[in-house]
Parts: sequence; structure tokens; C-alpha cells
Amino acid sequence: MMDFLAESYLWIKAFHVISVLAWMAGLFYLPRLYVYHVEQVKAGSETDVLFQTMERRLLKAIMNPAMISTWVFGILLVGIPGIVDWTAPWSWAKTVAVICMTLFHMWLAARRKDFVAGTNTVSGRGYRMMNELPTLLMLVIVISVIVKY
Ligand code: HEM
Repeated sequence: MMDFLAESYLWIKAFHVISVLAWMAGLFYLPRLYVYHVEQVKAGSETDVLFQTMERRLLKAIMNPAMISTWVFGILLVGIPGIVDWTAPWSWAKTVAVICMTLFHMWLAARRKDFVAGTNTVSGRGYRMMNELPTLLMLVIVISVIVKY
């Protein structure tokens, strides 16, 4: 099993990065949709229903599967001997940032349910600010895995 994983290292890494791209696209776009949803859309209108549909499909059809496959391929990479040096700070920086990214995903999923229930309390400005978080986390993660300080 270990031999198979080690031989497939580059393939696993390729699918890890492909999954990351799909996940990140959603993490950048969903809070943008929320900004327009809060600022431009009247609750109960046809546009409200349209936004809810776009948000549900983005989360369920793209972001959830992409997050799961990022984790699955990432954990497979961690399982290959010699790939992650747990004595180096970069591996811990990436781990913490990836956990924060996952919590951010869950926070967005919970806010989607608020829109469906008509109980959203976060302002457009709040969503704009939260929109910066995945960018900051991405900087930490990519610099960690590439520079490996
Ligand atoms: C979700 C949990 C994740 C785990 C367990 C994980 C784990 C890993 C591991 C072990 C590697 C191999 C490092 C190496 O080959 O030296 C890797 C590569 C990589 N990861 Fe992740 N990762 C995760 C999420 C992410 C996220 C969210 C991003 C980007 C925002 C990301 C970006 C990358 C990149 C760009 C590489 C390739 C680095 C290179 O080839 O030099 N990963 N990941």
C-alpha cells in the first residue's frame, strides 16, 4: 500500500492541487454572492430564490466535493513517508491554516441556511471583510508548502 502511494505521489499531488483550485474558487465566490444577496435582493422576491439556488448549487455541487477531495488527497500525501517533516514550522502553519479554511467553509454553509430561513444578520460589509480571509489563508498555505521554511 505504501509503495503504491509513493509511486502515485505526483498523481495524488496533481489531484490534490486540482481539488484545491475548485475549493478556492467557491470560497472566493460564495461570500461575494452573499454581499450582493444582502445588499441588492429583497427577501421573498424571485431574485431571492434565484440567489438561494445559486448558493446551494455552488456549495453542494462544487465546494463540498472539492473540500472533501482536497482533504482525501492531502491526507494520502501526508501518509507517504518522507513527504511531511513534522519538525518543520511550515507543516504546522499549513495544518492550522487548512483547519481555519475548513471552519470558514462551515461558517459559510451555516450562513446559507440563514438566508434560506430569512434570518441572516451579517451585513454586506461583514461579508466583504470575511471575503479577505480565504486570501490570507491561501497565502499562508501556499508559501508554507512551496517555500517550506
Ligand atoms: C485539506 C487538507 C490538506 C492537506 C492534508 C494537505 C496536505 C498536503 C501535502 C502533504 C502536500 C505534499 C507536500 C509536498 O509534496 O512537499 C501538499 C501539497 C500541496 N498543497 Fe496541500 N493539503 C491540504 C490543503 C491544501 C490547501 C487548502 C491548499 C491551497 C490553498 C493546498 C495547496 C497545496 C499545494 C499548492 C501543494 C503542492 C506543493 C508542491 O508541490 O510544492 N493544500 N498538501
